[in-house]
Amino acid sequence: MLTMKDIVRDPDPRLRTKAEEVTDIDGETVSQLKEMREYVINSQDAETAEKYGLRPGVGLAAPQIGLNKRMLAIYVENEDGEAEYDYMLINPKVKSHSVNQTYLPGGEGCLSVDEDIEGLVHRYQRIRVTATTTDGEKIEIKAKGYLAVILQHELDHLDGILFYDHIDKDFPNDPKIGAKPLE
Ligand SMILES: O=C(O)C[C@@H](Cc1ccccc1)[C@H](O)SCc1ccccc1
Ligand code: NI
Repeated sequence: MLTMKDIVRDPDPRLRTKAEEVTDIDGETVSQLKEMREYVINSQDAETAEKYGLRPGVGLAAPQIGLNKRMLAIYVENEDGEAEYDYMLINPKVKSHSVNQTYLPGGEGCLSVDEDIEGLVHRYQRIRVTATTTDGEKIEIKAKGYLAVILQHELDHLDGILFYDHIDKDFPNDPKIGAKPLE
């Protein structure tokens, strides 16, 4: 299973690299992506997270475990403990997005960034993403709200972008005009 020792930390240059498209969805790629999903699920289980010292995450992108592949995993449960968002995406691509922006009022964090960095990270309110699944199926996701934020955070990792790159250096806590907080 993946643990924190497998998570690449800023300023490792692998986090600043544009990841390569996956050209062959072979067994190794599928098992790597399943391991990434398993990390995210384990990290949200209090007992497992404590036992193995896992920082909680709702998503993980391949460059964060040192893999130069355009793939990511997202897992979020609802209050009943059932999967609300459960995705393993290969070669995801943003096809369109809203003009309007949103942000998490408390800012963002990242498993690959050990320090807490204050400031608002503005994201698009809605995005439309296409991707390939582990069984080679092409899917389209129309995301809004929290899923849209998580997706954009993970998609940024595939392009070597970290959340704090988006924070305004002069006015880090000022919402942009027209941006809506994600409650
Ligand atoms: O490092 C990662 O990519 C996982 C990120 C994902 C993320 C951060 C901010 C906003 C959206 C997604 C974090 O580890 S997630 C941290 C976290 C854990 C539990 C609940 C919410 C956020
Ligand atoms: Ni991150």
